Amino acid sequence: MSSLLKVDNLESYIGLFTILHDVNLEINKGEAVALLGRNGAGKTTFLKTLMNLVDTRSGSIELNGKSLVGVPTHKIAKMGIGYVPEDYGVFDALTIEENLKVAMWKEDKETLERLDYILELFPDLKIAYKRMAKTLSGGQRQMLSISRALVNKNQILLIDEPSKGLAPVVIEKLAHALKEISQNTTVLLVEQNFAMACAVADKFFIISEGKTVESGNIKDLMQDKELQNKHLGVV
Ligand SMILES: Nc1ncnc2c1ncn2[C@@H]1O[C@H](COP(=O)(O)OP(=O)(O)OP(=O)(O)O)[C@@H](O)[C@H]1O
Repeated sequence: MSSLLKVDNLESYIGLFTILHDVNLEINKGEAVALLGRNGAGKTTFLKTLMNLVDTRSGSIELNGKSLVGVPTHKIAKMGIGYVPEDYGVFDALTIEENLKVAMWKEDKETLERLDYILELFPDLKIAYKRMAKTLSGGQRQMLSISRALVNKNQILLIDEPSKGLAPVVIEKLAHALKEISQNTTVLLVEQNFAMACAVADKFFIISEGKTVESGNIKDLMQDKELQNKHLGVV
């Protein structure tokens, strides 16, 4: 497997506050990776730093060997990073169809095939295709948000806490869809819901106080109650 995203000694800041102190992580093409850690550990800030929505002070971020540091956010997106923010990032006043069309870089055969795939993956969206996004449930909005990133030919999807605020039955559905997505696309998933992370990811990294402190195979973490208690508070 070849390295797709490589982050070394990353430090980033918001205003006067240094949020990330030392983040190191490597993701290979085709992997499904969970980024875990307690509330306020720096997971969202890390995704935002990758997208240059938060400023990097030092360290390196490379996608396929090309530096992302200082690159404008829209160019990072075009380099193949699909970002699904925590607050959905959908347009309430547009229908599902319009939300997807607005997100498309182009409307070629490949994109339209991806759109068909999305509507198979999320039948809820197919049924409600002409409905305004504001009328959708939390789960449907999350599906739409993921679909907006999925409709383009991205190299990696960054998904920030997709399970947040959703009912267990919806989370299960979403986990299933994300597992399916991860068969074709490299995924970096930020999650507080450990069961969801385990259902989707093969590998994990843990962030604590702005530093990556642990990494490995998620199957090993599932067995390691001590590590779970130390960094995740999972009982
Ligand atoms: N705009 C901001 N100004 C100052 N500090 C901030 C800002 N945004 C985030 N932080 C701080 O950065 C730290 C990391 O926050 P972040 O949201 O990245 O954590 P997280 O691991 O994603 O947690 P959560 O799951 O609760 O969102 C926290 O201490 C938070 O208070």
